[in-house]
Amino acid sequence: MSEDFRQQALHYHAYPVPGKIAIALTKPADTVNDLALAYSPGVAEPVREIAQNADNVYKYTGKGNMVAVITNGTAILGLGNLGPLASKPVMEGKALLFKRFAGLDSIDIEVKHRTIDEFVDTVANIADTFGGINLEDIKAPDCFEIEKRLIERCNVPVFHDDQHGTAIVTAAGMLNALELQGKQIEESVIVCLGAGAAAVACMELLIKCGAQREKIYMLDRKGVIHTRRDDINEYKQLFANNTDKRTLEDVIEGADIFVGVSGPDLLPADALKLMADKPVVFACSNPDPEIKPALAHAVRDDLIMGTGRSDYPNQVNNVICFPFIFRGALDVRASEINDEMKLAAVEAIRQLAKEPVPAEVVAAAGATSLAFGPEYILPKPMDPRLLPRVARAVAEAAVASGVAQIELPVGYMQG
Ligand SMILES: NC(=O)C1=CN([C@@H]2O[C@H](COP(=O)(O)OP(=O)(O)OC[C@H]3O[C@@H](n4cnc5c(N)ncnc54)[C@H](OP(=O)(O)O)[C@@H]3O)[C@@H](O)[C@H]2O)C=CC1
Ligand SMILES: CC(=O)C(=O)O
Ligand SMILES: [Mg+2]
Repeated sequence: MSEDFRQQALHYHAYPVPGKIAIALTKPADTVNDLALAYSPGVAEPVREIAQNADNVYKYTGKGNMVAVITNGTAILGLGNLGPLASKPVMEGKALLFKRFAGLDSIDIEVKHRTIDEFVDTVANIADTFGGINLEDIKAPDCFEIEKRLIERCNVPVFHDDQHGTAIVTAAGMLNALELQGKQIEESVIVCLGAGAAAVACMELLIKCGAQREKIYMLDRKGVIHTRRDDINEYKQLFANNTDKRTLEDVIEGADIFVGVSGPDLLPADALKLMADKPVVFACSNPDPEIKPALAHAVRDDLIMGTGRSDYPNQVNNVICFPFIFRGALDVRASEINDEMKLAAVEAIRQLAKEPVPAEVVAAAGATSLAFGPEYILPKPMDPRLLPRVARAVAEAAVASGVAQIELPVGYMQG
């Protein structure tokens, strides 16, 4: 990152007011009458209504349009465990994206805690305030237990974005990239560098899309995860490969796919050279990918490359999912975000990339043209069609799979 860009980023966050989000009022509050309605005595009426019937909270408060972005700051992007306070700009960023792309109000909550129990209790005890809970940047393996326990305890959908948002976008982009490369996911050999939240969820969803578990090689800091290792947790165990291969170089030779969800500059150019013809390389670590696109393209001219960043083609980033999946889930009051809803999101995102791109999206992307191909495998986050397409597909899947608590509103997200 250049010094000039660093200063621009700091200035953006500091001025004209510190931070990226604020609270806005939705009702007039100017006159005595307004205040009598908004506060005492008028506020007592919706209180009584909600006390009589909890569903009325959706009628009289902002709960149904509000998502909490909750973290403990243990895996902030690829920057590591820098604690809850340092994670606040990222969490405000997620809130900004919820509002900008899906009209959802969102507040960031950074939790200091000693034990997993303490974190789970904290979140479970405040969950009813919100329409949904977006967990963010919580390191593995804690994130898996935290999410599971919160899903059990909360009455609103709980979704760990780094797991499922990333997996949905990765799967959509991967299926499109493989189609362009003329490959089948069922036959593809996959190398996944990283064995944490994003890695485990991405690989599980790719398997649901047809990938073969035995063709996946997952690596952590100690190398390939294989069946003779006795130092791997139960989540890595699911990807223990019965192989004699031990290093990245061993497994990447002849591989069709590389998914990086680990850290910066961890894929050497010489390793990339070993991949099969027409590989797909998603270097998703933020802010710095596992290999820089310029280096990757210099080494091979037959690859399709994606990164997590906004400033390169093919942004493989959960921003293309989480605002829209929550919109659909909240609009039918889904009790959970299940596999049917996730797969519906994959398909809706994937298909949108194949349609002509509106001129205003091309302009906002700073491109001269965008059309389905090696440099455009996923829709741009600012594509206004993402909201109706993904939210509708997700809401319909929630209704069809029996987790919606209200029907799809008439004429919902047509267009
Ligand atoms: N583009 C996107 O949308 C997203 C990108 N990401 C990126 O993915 C990365 C991981 O995030 P997340 O899964 O949430 O974090 P976790 O902390 O849950 O997992 C990090 C994983 O990376 C592995 N890792 C770290 N350094 C190395 C290394 N030198 N060699 C091999 N493996 C390594 C860790 O290995 P070990 O288990 O041995 O500690 C661990 O398995 C981050 O860079 C993040 O920015 C995450 C979510 C979304
Ligand atoms: C994009 C994102 O959520 C991450 O890198 O952690
Ligand atoms: Mg994240």
